[in-house]
Amino acid sequence: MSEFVDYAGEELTPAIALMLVGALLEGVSLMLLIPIAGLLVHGSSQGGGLSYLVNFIPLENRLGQMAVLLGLFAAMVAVRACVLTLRDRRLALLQLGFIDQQRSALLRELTAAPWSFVASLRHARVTSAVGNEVHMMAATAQLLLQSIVTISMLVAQWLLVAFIAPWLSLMVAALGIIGSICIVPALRKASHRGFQQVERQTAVMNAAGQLLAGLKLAKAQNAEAAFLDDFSRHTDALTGNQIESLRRQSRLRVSNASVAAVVGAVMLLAGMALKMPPPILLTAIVILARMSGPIMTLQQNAYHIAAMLPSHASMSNLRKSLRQSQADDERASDASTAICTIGTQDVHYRHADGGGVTGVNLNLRRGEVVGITGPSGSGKTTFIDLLTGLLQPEGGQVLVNGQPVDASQFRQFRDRIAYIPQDSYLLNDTIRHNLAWGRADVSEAAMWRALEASGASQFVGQSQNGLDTPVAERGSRLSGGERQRIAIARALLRCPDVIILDEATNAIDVVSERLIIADLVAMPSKPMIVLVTHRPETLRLCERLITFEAGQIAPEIHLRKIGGKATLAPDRIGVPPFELNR
Ligand SMILES: Nc1ncnc2c1ncn2[C@@H]1O[C@H](COP(=O)(O)OP(=O)(O)OP(=O)(O)O)[C@@H](O)[C@H]1O
Repeated sequence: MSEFVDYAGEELTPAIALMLVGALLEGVSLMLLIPIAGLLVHGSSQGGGLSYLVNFIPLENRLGQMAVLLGLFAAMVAVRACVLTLRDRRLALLQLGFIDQQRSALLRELTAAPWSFVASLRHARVTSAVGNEVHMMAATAQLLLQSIVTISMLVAQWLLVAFIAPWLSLMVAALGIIGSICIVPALRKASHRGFQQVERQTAVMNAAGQLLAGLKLAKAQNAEAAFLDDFSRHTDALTGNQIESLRRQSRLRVSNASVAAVVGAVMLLAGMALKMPPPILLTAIVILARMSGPIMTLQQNAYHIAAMLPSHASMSNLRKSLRQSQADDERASDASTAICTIGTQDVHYRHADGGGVTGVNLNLRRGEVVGITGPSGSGKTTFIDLLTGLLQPEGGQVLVNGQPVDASQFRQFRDRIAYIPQDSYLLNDTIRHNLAWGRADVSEAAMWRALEASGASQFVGQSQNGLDTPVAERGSRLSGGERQRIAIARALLRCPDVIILDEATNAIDVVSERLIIADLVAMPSKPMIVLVTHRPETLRLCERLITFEAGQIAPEIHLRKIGGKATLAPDRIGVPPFELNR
């Protein structure tokens, strides 16, 4: 609620004013019932409240007076309806804005968090927060506001009853307190189910994500049933929880309705026993009857809030941990600084399960073509993540231009590094949009030059819509090699000082790959090119070969150069050398 109030700021004042005006109009229209009931029962206005209003009506006959009072009552109801509509519209706008703000804040914090933290998050945890929890949070805030409105209405109505029938109002207050105490165990159970709901929703999201990611493979292996079983298990658990919650709510509604009927009867009898004048008793009963609806709404709201607060807790915890993890990155500068050398000094990093790199000492220079190889799991990607500042070393340091850099200083070099991973990420958009990702200043001529260098110009040129060809979700309309070429072209458009290809050409045939790398080497800016690969043909294109073994660097191989062009010693790679020219 406090987050909602912070968000709404001054916007909340008119909404609260409308709530109060609504409550006031409710009270006034109910007070009008006393002279109406007086005219109906006695033929004259008796019994206090607004009865004196009848004296101002310049009509003698009872029917005329009744018509004026009823007209006044109807006008009051209509004005109140307009006020309530305005109030609800304002509250709805605030709620939508709040959802938007919370979602944007979460995504901002997510993008600002260090990679090591983001990599440890379950994707379903984030999608559940963005998709479900943020809505639950906003709904909770709205229910709380609604409850405040309802309570203000109830207080207005109770004051009216207190004004016209003090004993009845005391009985109502006592019953209200008893009812609130009785509902506490139900709220505890609702909260418990709310926590289960958050876990089960996340599990369903996770299962849906896995199903989509693995459906092609599952179809190819007739394994769809296993996926469906897993998915159904999670959805059954979620649905079971929701059904149980609905069952409990309907039980609560039945008991509420029964209690309300008994309370109404007791009030009527008590009023008669207290010898209250019929117009007063009638009006008090009408007011009490009108109070029963909001009281039930209040109980239902309390139940829903108890069930939804765990979503809020889950979202808040996620945001809190994201904020804590980004403390260092926040101090980052946005200035871009050229990279001449990048290296590591006795760098050490261990992942949670023990894998990683130890004692890595390297210095890579701009203009070099460096090959990084080694068995699977030997630490190549971990090393690259350290080199690009995505991971922070637990020991030793990363040096850029000979100076140690920490997380807060790394950002200034990010624009100068192009990292292309094995699974080239493409947006579900056109080739043009993918090439210009995050930049507004890329010309069409530059795009074609980059496509030419990555060997993609031919297939893009032949597509019916050229640069405006959509690539579909994660580039699924393109082949693996085409996706990689687009990703390389996008990286080249950033004119980087360092280009890192982490198995990023493994879907491209060897001859084309050689041509692409030759183009990278021939770039006038002479970037540092780091090729992480298992392919001997690719390693032959490098000047230096760094081999990782169990997280450490094996003795480095420096390769000879032939006529200024890089080649590899054939005996170390197992394939004859060739020159890096086209
Ligand atoms: N996010 C992570 N959480 C936990 N352990 C990890 C994580 N990433 C990597 N590891 C572990 O660290 C070790 C090194 O992994 P890394 O990805 O650096 O190897 P690699 O040489 O790049 O392997 P490959 O050639 O198969 O890509 C492995 O044992 C791996 O299981």
